[in-house]
Amino acid sequence: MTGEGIRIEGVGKSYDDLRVLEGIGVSIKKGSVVAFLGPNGCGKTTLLKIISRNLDPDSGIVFLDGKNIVEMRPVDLSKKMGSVPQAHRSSFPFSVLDVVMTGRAPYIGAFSTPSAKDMEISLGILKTLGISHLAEKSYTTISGGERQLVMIARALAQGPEFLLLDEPTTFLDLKNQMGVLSMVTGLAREKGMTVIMTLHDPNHALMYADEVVLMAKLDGHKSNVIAAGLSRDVMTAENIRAAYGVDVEIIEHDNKKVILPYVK
Ligand SMILES: Nc1ncnc2c1ncn2[C@@H]1O[C@H](COP(=O)(O)OP(=O)(O)OP(=O)(O)O)[C@@H](O)[C@H]1O
Repeated sequence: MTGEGIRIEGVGKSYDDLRVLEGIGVSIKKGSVVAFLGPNGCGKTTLLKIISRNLDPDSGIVFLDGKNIVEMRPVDLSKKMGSVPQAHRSSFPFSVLDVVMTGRAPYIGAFSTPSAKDMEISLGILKTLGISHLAEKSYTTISGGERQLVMIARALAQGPEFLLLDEPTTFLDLKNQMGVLSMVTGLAREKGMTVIMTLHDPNHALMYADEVVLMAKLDGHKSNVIAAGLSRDVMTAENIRAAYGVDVEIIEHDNKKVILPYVK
């Protein structure tokens, strides 16, 4: 199979008796920023875990640049794809710099130690994210928001072409939310990195994502995907009602759509 980017075909997944994903077919163009949006429990994280091969689907295939991810060597997959999980805790007292350096593992031989270049790359990323001052701190003692930034730094240290972020704005203050979202969109524009992130704020999706995959719980739907495509086109009041069962009002500001909760 050829084709650049990510192609998801016919993915389905159950946890025991609970059918979570059905009939997921989505294509993600290389270099685009894509948001997975939808209500709690609709399967966004499950889908992200399937794309990063942290979880195998019951059916369907994920292609990365035309290759079935199941057939890729784990080390090759981790050079191509960095993944940032939701809320991350660790009881190991590693320094922040050591945690970020683990992102270099795919490039370091099993019996080797990180090189000066690995160190330089890791320090550079800490600087980009504005957290150089945390380098020597223990990962266990930093705040939730700081941990989130460190896990993003770790994924970037992998030098990935594809970056998967599960709720990257959780725990972040307003400035860091905007900082992280503009940084990842900047990386997509400058380096052609493909970014997939799960989000809860529909305005973040409108502002920062090129495309949105709007999902709903299966309940009677044949597939979780309510609509997929350009953010502006997908984020309509009708689609939002179908996904979340709520009414919103959409206004235009500076030629951009803004979603307001509708209060009757
Ligand atoms: N390991 C698991 N075992 C059993 N059920 C699970 C497991 N992981 C997730 N689920 C269930 O699968 C459904 C989808 O979960 P998932 O975390 O993918 O949703 P989500 O859209 O990311 O939700 P949220 O927005 O709340 O993070 C939920 O009903 C959840 O309870």
